Amino acid sequence: MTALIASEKLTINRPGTTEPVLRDVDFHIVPGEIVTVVGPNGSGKSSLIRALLGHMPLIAGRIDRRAGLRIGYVPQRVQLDRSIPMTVRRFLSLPRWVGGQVAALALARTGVAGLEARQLTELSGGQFQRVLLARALLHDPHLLVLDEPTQGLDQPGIVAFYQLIEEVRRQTGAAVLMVSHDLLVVMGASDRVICLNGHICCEGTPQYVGNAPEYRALFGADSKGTLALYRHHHDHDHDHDHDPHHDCADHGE
Ligand SMILES: Nc1ncnc2c1ncn2[C@@H]1O[C@H](COP(=O)(O)OP(=O)(O)OP(=O)(O)O)[C@@H](O)[C@H]1O
Repeated sequence: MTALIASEKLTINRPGTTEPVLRDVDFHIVPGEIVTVVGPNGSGKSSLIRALLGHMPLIAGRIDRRAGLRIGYVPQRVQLDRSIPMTVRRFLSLPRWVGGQVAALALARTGVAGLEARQLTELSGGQFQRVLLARALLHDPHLLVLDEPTQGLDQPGIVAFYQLIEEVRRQTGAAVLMVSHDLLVVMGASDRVICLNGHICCEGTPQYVGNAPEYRALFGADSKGTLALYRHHHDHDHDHDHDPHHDCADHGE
């Protein structure tokens, strides 16, 4: 299947330096796929996202986007002064106005129907994340890009959010590219996991990465048991499990 977005030998530097933050990254995501990027702090996850979105200069390599690709993006930090009075409805119409029905449908999709008149300051963290997701869905994206979308949520909130992501994928057919620290939960909800540490350490199905020595060296051996537990309770589509795409020639740093 043709990739929505792909990189080849992508290399980028830390802003303002000649030091590479990512090197030789080959990446792709196809329609309807859920791909999660995991990695320690500072491993270049957000930089990869920003580069794929065209927000960072490339030092080497290339990025190809499918013509006409629509992306819905939820950044890691939303520059928003929550003390400024603003309703959900108005927030959804920034920077581009959207009609009431479109806004209502997006809020319904993300499980926060009817919140239009609420002030942003009145929302819980979980509701705010769902409003951000609704905003990213407004223009019918082929690809949703979510940079640590569950920051600040409690464990049940995190699990519920990832279930919602799978539901949105099912309803809209959008592919989802996520960065996450919630390794164990998100891994169960992903078709493919990419473990990053300045380069791709390993990649493949959640089971494959959970067992990979590169992943376990970065995140500890405990992770496997908890991952198995999660999958036991949330068993779903295993079609991809027999076709792992992986590249573990490199070892984590
Ligand atoms: N605007 C910036 N100016 C200077 N250095 C930056 C900037 N943004 C990122 N970096 C550096 O680039 C490296 C990779 O950062 P990046 O945010 O991509 O990592 P990350 O894996 O997303 O980290 P985290 O898990 O902490 O969010 C880090 O060492 C960071 O300090």
